[in-house]
Amino acid sequence: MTSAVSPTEPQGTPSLSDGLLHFPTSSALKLEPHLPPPRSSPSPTITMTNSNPNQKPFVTLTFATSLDSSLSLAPGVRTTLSGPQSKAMTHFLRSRHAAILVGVGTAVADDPGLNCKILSPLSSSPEGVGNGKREQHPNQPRPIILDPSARWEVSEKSKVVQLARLKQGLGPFIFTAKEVGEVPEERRAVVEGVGGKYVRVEGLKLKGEGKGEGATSRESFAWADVLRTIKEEGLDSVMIEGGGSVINSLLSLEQAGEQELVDSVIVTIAPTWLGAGGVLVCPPRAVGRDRQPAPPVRLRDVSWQPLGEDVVLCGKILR
Ligand SMILES: NC(=O)C1=CN([C@@H]2O[C@H](COP(=O)(O)OP(=O)(O)OC[C@H]3O[C@@H](n4cnc5c(N)ncnc54)[C@H](OP(=O)(O)O)[C@@H]3O)[C@@H](O)[C@H]2O)C=CC1
Ligand SMILES: Nc1nc(O)c(N)c(N[C@@H]2O[C@H](COP(=O)(O)O)[C@@H](O)[C@H]2O)n1
Repeated sequence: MTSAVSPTEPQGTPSLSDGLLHFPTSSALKLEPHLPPPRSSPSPTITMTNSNPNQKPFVTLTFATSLDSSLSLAPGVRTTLSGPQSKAMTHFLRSRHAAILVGVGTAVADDPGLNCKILSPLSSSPEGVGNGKREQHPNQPRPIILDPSARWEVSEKSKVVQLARLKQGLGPFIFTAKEVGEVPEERRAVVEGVGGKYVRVEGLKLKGEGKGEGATSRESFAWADVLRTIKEEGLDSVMIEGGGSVINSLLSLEQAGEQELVDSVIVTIAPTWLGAGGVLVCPPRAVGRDRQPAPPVRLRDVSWQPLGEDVVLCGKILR
């Protein structure tokens, strides 16, 4: 397939020999209106601000999807969708957020690293700037795992722990429910040994699924409570990466309050179909005033950017 990248738009070398990634300044500038303030800058000159800086962090919902709205081939199957350029973009986004959140389903399925592999801006890059040294970006995001019943068996072998030990990432914060009993001591020691911790979130709610026989009851946090907890931990921005259950619940109308939870949406669309059986981004449908099916959510202020063979869609939530 022909690359959609214009020959006049230098894409740089996305993956360098030491595994560090470069994201060209020209591409980064196009994302700027959709990002939280730069973490190192005390007085940012950006066009988008947190709509309520006191109660919640700036929230970016970002993920990679196939043409049939799949995040992965099947639950538990780690699936590469992003090409090299959009992978570099995701790691650039990680450098721009104080935290990165995934559900426990993703932690179990993927054993993700959740660090930022972008080359430090002080290093020399393919664009020819920098000090000649090749170093990892200093702004690492805090990994947050949404794990209400503390079922993630985190250990020294977990990638996020290994990266934190190597000082290539931060120790994870694991958000559990207050109602959960004590977490096994060995797991707590592993997490705290790399600067992470278990954080109790208030407000676990039993959420019925289905009606009548076979109906189940699952425990779930209201997103407003999760975001408040993130803010209370001193984290001003968070990128929510997935997986399906996290994204679908975040986009569901049930979660929408007076204040929109999500400030920015950045989606990588890969030119592939994954087929039936994948983990889908497909939030619950709404019902209109006329009682007819209605879309739960769409985007406004949309922009598109081709990156290699992928396309990156940015926008804001319109309810
Ligand atoms: N392409 C991409 O960009 C990405 C792809 N993925 C893929 O997604 C798949 C995983 O998705 P999925 O299986 O849906 O798992 P998730 O990562 O969405 O985790 C789901 C679990 O997180 C917990 N959770 C979610 N929402 C809440 C809430 N509001 N309150 C409390 N707990 C909550 C629940 O845990 P519990 O069950 O314990 O109650 C739930 O079962 C993997 O295959 C992964 O590869 C993941 C991220 C990005
Ligand atoms: N942006 C993006 N593109 C893909 O193709 C993906 N599969 C994902 N998945 C997300 O990234 C996590 C893995 O990343 P690292 O191990 O930290 O490199 C994975 O768990 C998903 O959250 N994302």
